[in-house]
Amino acid sequence: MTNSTVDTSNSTTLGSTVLKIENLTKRYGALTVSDSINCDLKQGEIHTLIGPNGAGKSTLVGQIAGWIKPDSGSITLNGTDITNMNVAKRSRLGLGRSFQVSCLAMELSAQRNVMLAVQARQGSSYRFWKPAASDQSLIDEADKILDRLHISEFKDTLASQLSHGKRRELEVACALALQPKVLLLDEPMAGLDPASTQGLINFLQNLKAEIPILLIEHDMDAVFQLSDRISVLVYGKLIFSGSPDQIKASPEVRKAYLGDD
Ligand SMILES: Nc1ncnc2c1ncn2[C@@H]1O[C@H](COP(=O)(O)OP(=O)(O)OP(=O)(O)O)[C@@H](O)[C@H]1O
Repeated sequence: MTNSTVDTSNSTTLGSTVLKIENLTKRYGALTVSDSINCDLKQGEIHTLIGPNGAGKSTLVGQIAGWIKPDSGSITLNGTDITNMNVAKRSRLGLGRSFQVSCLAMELSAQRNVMLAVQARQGSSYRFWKPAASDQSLIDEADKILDRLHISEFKDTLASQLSHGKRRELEVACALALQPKVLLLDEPMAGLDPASTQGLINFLQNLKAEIPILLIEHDMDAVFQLSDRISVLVYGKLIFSGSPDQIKASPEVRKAYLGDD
């Protein structure tokens, strides 16, 4: 398949479509960074975008998240056209994310960071007269999420004092605190040691039944372990989409990305 219309008919049986990207195009001057991209995310799956540096993965996810405006095409979340919505509105509709650039409050503890995210989700319904630090329901929910990610022991550690890897896990915890319907994860394994990587892989494998995940990841062992579908982006075009086995067997993908040896 040499154009950017992707055949997903061979993938494992998946649920309904939650996120749909149609003919998405983005140019920077003469450079087409997203070239009429069609892809989707279905309930229950992890769909991973791979591609060489500069292929346009982050730009595509930026358009889905809402901070990069596409030139044309559309993005639909659970049937709602979100193409022209701002980041906050998309987030309220259930688009959760964790990105390469940290959004953590570095001067606050891990627990307080997650509490802030829970509070943000609660929005105007939050009981604003009660100081957040003493709100037991916020503390309990934050602790539960930290526990799920196996980082409870770091709950009192300032984000600035966490290792890079633990910070990545905390970012995922903050994303989960928003109770998203879809999760966009940009290189969550970056900087993790092997044990933490395997821990996060196990966690995401369990999470996907609850929250489908669109993942960008360079760690190919993690990609092959985790993904139900993999789409390959090269020079802004989706050149192939399929199961891990189909990706491994594709001469086109091996030539363009995986290497032929
Ligand atoms: N604001 C911008 N203005 C001009 N060119 C840009 C801009 N943002 C990204 N690009 C270019 O778009 C292309 C795609 O970049 P992008 O960061 O999306 O790639 P990527 O696949 O995520 O790369 P990496 O794996 O290195 O993160 C690159 O050539 C990059 O230089």
